Amino acid sequence: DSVFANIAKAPEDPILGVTVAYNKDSSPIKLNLGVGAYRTEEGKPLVLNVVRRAEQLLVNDPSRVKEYLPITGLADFNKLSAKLIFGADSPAIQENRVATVQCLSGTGSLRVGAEFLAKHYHQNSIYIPQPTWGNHPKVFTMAGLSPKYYRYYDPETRGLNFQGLLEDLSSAPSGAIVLLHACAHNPTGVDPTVEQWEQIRQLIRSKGLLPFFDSAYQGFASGSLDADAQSVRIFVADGGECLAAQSYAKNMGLYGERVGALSIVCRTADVASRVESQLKLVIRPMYSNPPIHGASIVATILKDRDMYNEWTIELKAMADRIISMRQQLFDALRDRGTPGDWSHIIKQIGMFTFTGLNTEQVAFMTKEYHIYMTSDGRISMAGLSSRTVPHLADAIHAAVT
Ligand SMILES: Cc1ncc(COP(=O)(O)O)c(CN[C@](O)(C(=O)O)[C@@H](O)C(=O)O)c1O
Repeated sequence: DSVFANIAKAPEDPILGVTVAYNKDSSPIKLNLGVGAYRTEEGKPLVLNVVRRAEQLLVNDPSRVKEYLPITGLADFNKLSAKLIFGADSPAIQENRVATVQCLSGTGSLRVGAEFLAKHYHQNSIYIPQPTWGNHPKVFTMAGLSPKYYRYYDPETRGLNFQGLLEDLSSAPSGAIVLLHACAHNPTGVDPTVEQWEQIRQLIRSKGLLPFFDSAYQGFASGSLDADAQSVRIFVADGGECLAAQSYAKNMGLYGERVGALSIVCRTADVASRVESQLKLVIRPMYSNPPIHGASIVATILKDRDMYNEWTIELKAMADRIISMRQQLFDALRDRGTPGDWSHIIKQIGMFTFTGLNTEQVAFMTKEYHIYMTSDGRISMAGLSSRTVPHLADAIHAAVT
């Protein structure tokens, strides 16, 4: 018999498993509001026009080869990615204090950063928000860090539990790592205000905590790439150190290309170059070097003024469509007289609405209305269209009455 005979059947992933269940459902009215993947008004995946243009340029470029990239990835891509998140005028970039490596999208950037910290940083506690993206604790645990939680979401107000956040970070051991969602917190859609970010920054710096930003939605929350990077930039502006994981899955629609970057902002250029040399020792035995195609698309777009501007227009259109889905769902529930206060639907930002529906109500909506969403009550607004909002509103109405 098999040497793997004693292996147990693993459960499906809480987020990606929703798509597995959705694909199995033959109902013509099924709706996938699980994974954070953008859909157009017609309910189709979107390849940005500027991405198609960049790919055409690449395909027609005779000088393009399929050679290995360096372990750190495509140099152009790394420089341009650092500029995108830290700002073209960032002093950290001018002073060569940023080590950036191309990684496998956001997940890969988080994992490489975590493995690096587990190996080289003196603390292995990483404080993550409660709740957070379901994959965060698994990525950090697998890398050898030990996740702890800090209070973040207040179910009563459906807003930020700012006092709880400050208390938990104040009582964290000095030097602990703190994971921060740069914008569009997943799953709650609740972000600190600019003033609250400044208070968080002061606390983190005064306690010598190490900030690790996860930026998976830059430009997707507000439609502005700069606005959505402000949280990161106030930390870099104070001259302190931080890590930042970037993903181009959502804001450039490059989901399956697995394009991302990890940047570590250091105190000096000398430290940054030593940090980069150690990052290479983490990456080489993991996947050796990253894929060339997606990073070439991003670099082509970011280095050309016209293509960059075209990208920002398409990005804003995606963000605006999601915002209009919020308003339409809110209006549809109001028109139905659905019991409860649903204003959080239009207050929250980014791809997701944390509805507050419980697991039983979610199960009911899946069974009776073929609505597929995560069991924590999160819905991806990007999966909605004007045509399907009434169906979701009917399901929510039925679930709460
Ligand atoms: C906060 C956060 N960080 C990192 C990632 C990783 O993204 P990638 O590796 O593809 O760049 C996601 C994606 N999370 C999802 O949008 C989601 O929560 O549905 C989905 O893509 C996922 O993989 O779960 C995320 O929400």
